[in-house]
Amino acid sequence: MAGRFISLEGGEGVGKSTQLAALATALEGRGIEVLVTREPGGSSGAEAIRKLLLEGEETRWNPRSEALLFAAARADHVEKTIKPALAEGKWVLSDRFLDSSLAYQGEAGGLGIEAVRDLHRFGSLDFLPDRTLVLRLESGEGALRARRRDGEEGDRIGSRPPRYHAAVDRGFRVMAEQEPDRVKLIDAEGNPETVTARLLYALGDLLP
Ligand SMILES: Nc1ncnc2c1ncn2[C@@H]1O[C@H](COP(=O)(O)OP(=O)(O)OP(=O)(O)O)[C@@H](O)[C@H]1O
Ligand SMILES: Cc1cn([C@H]2C[C@H](O)[C@@H](COP(=O)(O)O)O2)c(=O)[nH]c1=O
Repeated sequence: MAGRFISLEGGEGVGKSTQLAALATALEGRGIEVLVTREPGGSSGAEAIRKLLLEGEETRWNPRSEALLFAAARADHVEKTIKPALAEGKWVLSDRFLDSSLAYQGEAGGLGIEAVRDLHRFGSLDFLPDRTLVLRLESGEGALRARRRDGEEGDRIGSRPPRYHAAVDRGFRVMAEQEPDRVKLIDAEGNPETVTARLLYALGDLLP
């Protein structure tokens, strides 16, 4: 059976980790071998870069160095983790991938979506998911869920102001408009089981 690469995307606290676990269970129930991974991270080099990116002061990196670090982490993740698993016929489910960089660093960070896509063309030869599912909640709802989970302890990027996160959401919507076959917006309101059913529906044409 051919492997598939699926990324789960969205702003802070929209339920990506919860849904990744539920989706993995649902796919395994259909006899599919699944590898769950995340970004930034997913390989030992990329996990080291994750700490550099998410810990420390806001001023630790400027927007360009931040985008380069994400692209470098992704290149390692693709080569060491994602491609080998796909070659073994597994479905790879990633908690965030390229579209996070396009939305956060490209749209919200002001670098532009094309500039960030160019880094991906260089770093990962423009390797793309078979499907990208973007979980969406009404403005502020994800942040509320994240705050209930973490208190005030956001990471370097999560704790940016609401206008930054509104621009992130706009970036994801732009991606869905630009690549409607790959990128699907999914309503993340409702109980977790309902959201999982929406995700499975959006993968319907890829399922064996
Ligand atoms: N459908 C849901 N309804 C209500 N609460 C939910 C739902 N799904 C997840 N949650 C809760 O919301 C919080 C955030 O969920 P989760 O950690 O899955 O989001 P996330 O998108 O992975 O967050 P982050 O972007 O911070 O990594 C958790 O406390 C989780 O239990
Ligand atoms: C992949 C990727 C991530 N980010 C940001 C988004 C979040 O604020 C953090 C990751 O934290 P999570 O709890 O694991 O979701 O990093 C980004 O800005 N750009 C990216 O490419």
